[in-house]
Amino acid sequence: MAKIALLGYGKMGKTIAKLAEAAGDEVVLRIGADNAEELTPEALMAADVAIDFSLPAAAFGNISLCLDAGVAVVSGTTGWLSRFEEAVAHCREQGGAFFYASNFSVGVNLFFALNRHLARLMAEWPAYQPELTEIHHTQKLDAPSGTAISLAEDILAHHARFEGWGLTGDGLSPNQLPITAEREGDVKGTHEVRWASDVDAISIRHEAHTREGFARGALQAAHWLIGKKGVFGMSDMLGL
Ligand SMILES: NC(=O)C1=CN([C@@H]2O[C@H](COP(=O)(O)OP(=O)(O)OC[C@H]3O[C@@H](n4cnc5c(N)ncnc54)[C@H](OP(=O)(O)O)[C@@H]3O)[C@@H](O)[C@H]2O)C=CC1
Ligand SMILES: O=C(O)C1=N[C@H](C(=O)O)C[C@H](O)C1
Repeated sequence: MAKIALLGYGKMGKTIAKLAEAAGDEVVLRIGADNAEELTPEALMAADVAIDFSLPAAAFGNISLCLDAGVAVVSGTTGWLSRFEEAVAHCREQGGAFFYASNFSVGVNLFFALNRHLARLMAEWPAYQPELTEIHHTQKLDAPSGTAISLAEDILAHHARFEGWGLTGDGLSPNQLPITAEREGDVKGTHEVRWASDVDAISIRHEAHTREGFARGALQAAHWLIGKKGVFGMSDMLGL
């Protein structure tokens, strides 16, 4: 049983609260935009671990506050990673515990492993060109999704042909890996990696049907992080 602070009490925060309480954890703090001033070091110290699923503009500050208060913090918020290295340095300075994943679903982390394998294979077959597509609900603030960026960076690490990634429609150069971001309805999260030649194509695709997969992974990470020091991700927890 753990005492959990939820930083962000929207779609993900509420899904995590439901699973946590059903498993016997206690949610000791719930922070949203309307009570953000209640996020103080004293309030955080009542928790064994904090879980941040907030907004791109709020995540870095929330994570820093947890590290300053000496509270282990798990974050899944996307769209703020230009400050990720700063958060890592802050964690190390404070001797704290920080766990980040662009996607906490076990299925997506298996999909990441498949993507890396396919990218390694395709490094030997230049006739095939990759493209990524992600589809999410219309409330999503960031594009491309954090998951699509993780997929793209894994391809870049195994494929010398590209120098970076870019969003289609933004005037891509030939050495940028294209990512298409679509927004429709209440799509929970769909990601596809397609490698096309002029005669055929190979695609791998992951579809989330509910937010529970993300919430289960985040809750598992929160329990796993308690008592540890350092910076961690899903590969540390799952060994993938
Ligand atoms: N890594 C993963 O596996 C996943 C990551 N995500 C990411 O998690 C984030 C949240 O997603 P989701 O729950 O769907 O989004 P929501 O918009 O439903 O929830 C975000 C919540 O953050 C609250 N908030 C606003 N300001 C602050 C603040 N300063 N501190 C704390 N909370 C604040 C909002 O409050 P209010 O409603 O009052 O404005 C809202 O309740 C997104 O970045 C998304 O991309 C989502 C799913 C899975
Ligand atoms: O905003 C969402 O909903 C999601 N965001 C994450 C991302 O940006 O990759 C993970 C998941 O796809 C759902």
